[in-house]
Amino acid sequence: MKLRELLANIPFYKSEGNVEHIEINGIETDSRKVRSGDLFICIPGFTVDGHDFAQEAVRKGAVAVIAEKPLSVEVPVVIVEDTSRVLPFLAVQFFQNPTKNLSLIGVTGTNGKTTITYVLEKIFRAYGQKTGVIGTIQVKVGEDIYPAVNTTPDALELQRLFHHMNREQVDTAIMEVSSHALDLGRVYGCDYDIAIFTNLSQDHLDYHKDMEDYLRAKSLLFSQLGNSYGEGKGKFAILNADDSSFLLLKKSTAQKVITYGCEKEAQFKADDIVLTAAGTEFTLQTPLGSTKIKSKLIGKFNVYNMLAAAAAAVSYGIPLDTVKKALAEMNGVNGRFEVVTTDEPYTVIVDYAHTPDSLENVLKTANEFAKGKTYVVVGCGGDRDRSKRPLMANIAVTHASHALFTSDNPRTEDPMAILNDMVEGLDASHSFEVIADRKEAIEKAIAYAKPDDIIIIAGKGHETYQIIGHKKHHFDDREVARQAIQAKGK
Ligand SMILES: CC(=O)N[C@H]1[C@@H](OP(=O)(O)OP(=O)(O)OC[C@H]2O[C@@H](n3ccc(=O)[nH]c3=O)[C@H](O)[C@@H]2O)O[C@H](CO)[C@@H](O)[C@@H]1O[C@H](C)C(=O)N[C@@H](C)C(=O)N[C@H](CCC(=O)O)C(=O)O
Ligand SMILES: Nc1ncnc2c1ncn2[C@@H]1O[C@H](COP(=O)(O)OP(=O)(O)OP(=O)(O)O)[C@@H](O)[C@H]1O
Ligand SMILES: N[C@H](CCC[C@H](N)C(=O)O)C(=O)O
Ligand SMILES: [Mg+2]
Repeated sequence: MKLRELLANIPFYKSEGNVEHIEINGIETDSRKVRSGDLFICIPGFTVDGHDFAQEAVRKGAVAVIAEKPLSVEVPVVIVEDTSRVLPFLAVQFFQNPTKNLSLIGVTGTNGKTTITYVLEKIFRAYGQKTGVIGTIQVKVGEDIYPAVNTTPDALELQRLFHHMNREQVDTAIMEVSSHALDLGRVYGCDYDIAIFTNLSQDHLDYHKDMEDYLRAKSLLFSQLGNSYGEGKGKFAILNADDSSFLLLKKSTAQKVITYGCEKEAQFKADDIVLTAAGTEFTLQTPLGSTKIKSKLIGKFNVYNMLAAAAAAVSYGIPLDTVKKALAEMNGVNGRFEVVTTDEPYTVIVDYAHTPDSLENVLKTANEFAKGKTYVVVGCGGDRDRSKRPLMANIAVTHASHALFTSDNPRTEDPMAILNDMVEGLDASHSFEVIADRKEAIEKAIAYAKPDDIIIIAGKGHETYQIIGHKKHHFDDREVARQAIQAKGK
């Protein structure tokens, strides 16, 4: 593609050097990945400044550079005010506006995004479609799996992925949209057909100034949901009527609002909910009639996740019967309320709860079925929201018989400093202990287990690593738990 065609979308740029006849083979923002013929875009990051890598990019074959200031490199430099804002325009144009050829579903909210994307994958596949899924655990294009660095990739990676999905003839792409992504403009240029909101509770206050700022970021998905009416596919905002953010989000979109919930009035509602240790049953009320849902997903929070997915699928035009069948066949999601024990007299569950709200939900769910004691092994991530640490510890001691506080990706922080933040509000009246070594904490919890007890190992779910400093070390809660279960014997 000619660089000049790419630049046609960019207002008031200046160029140093002649860009008229430059042919671009690809776009790159990371000098380490540059190939001959690429256009290199310098992004000032949180850690380093991409401008400092322009020379390296040119050495590797970049034929032009987009920057925010003049640079002494041997290829033309196009100067724009804000390279991060220009990046999505260039990526969308270079990859030929790939989301126009896809049905695109975005899921945002504090908890439940990953779960809903996998429930939707199941339903859309049952409807006969080829799907793509982008999120925390991995990226999936049909049956092909790719690793994920972020829950929502940056604009360039994202458009590249959608382009790949176009080539693979994917019908519907289902993606998690994190608040970071919305705030940083990673999803500018994505033409969403359906936007889903799960819920809002505290997380990421290391990044967002306060809860209002966090919600404002989340609301961008709904204001981005197209402004034109009528042509082709309908556009829908699927909102949780029971969540306190409902009214603000409703005002954020010009599109049709579809509601779901269990308490307040909603178009997709769950009645007669029966929660058991084996799954969930409820009557799904919809504007098209009602049906009985049976699912292996456990806990009331998963009723919300299924309602959100069902509301999206039915609004899209998928028959209720297909939704019902897919929900019945859906197994759990990797690392979400995943039962590790087989026929032991006690139960060990690995779950990804890493926010106060999700931890409370998971412990309350366990307590509903526990005939014995409930133990929780939990930590808080380093270099992340510090204010959630005492809240999570307090929830742990309130809802579990005994808590074992441990490490969860300490990153560049001292594990003991994180643990001290967690337990600062607790005293001897609370039943807890601090064991910084996660393996030791899991082993100890399993050693405690008596028949009918439940052990929740929270925070890491599908993760197969422990991040210490900047390094990832192999660590899998399920592996460690299985070994401890085996060592304990029957
Ligand atoms: C705070 C944040 O969002 N950081 C993201 C950001 O990294 P950064 O700003 O530090 O980048 P940087 O290292 O300073 O690099 C700046 C530029 O220089 C370039 N560079 C750098 C080095 C080099 O040798 N050559 C080079 O060209 C880089 O490619 C980049 O273009 O850009 C990177 C590339 O897109 C992201 O991977 C990275 O996410 C990091 C890993 C991260 O931890 N992000 C978290 C906070 C996050 O985004 N989380 C959300 C939500 C998770 C949830 O659901 O709970 C998510 O969507 O994942
Ligand atoms: N609807 C929900 N409401 C509250 N908690 C939930 C809900 N769904 C799942 N959870 C809890 O939150 C944890 C994370 O769920 P999930 O991975 O689906 O959320 P997520 O929004 O993708 O999280 P992340 O922000 O890390 O990407 C689960 O392991 C469970 O404990
Ligand atoms: N995407 C989230 C996941 C947190 C998972 C937990 N294990 C942690 O490291 O805090 C984050 O990076 O904040
Ligand atoms: Mg997720």
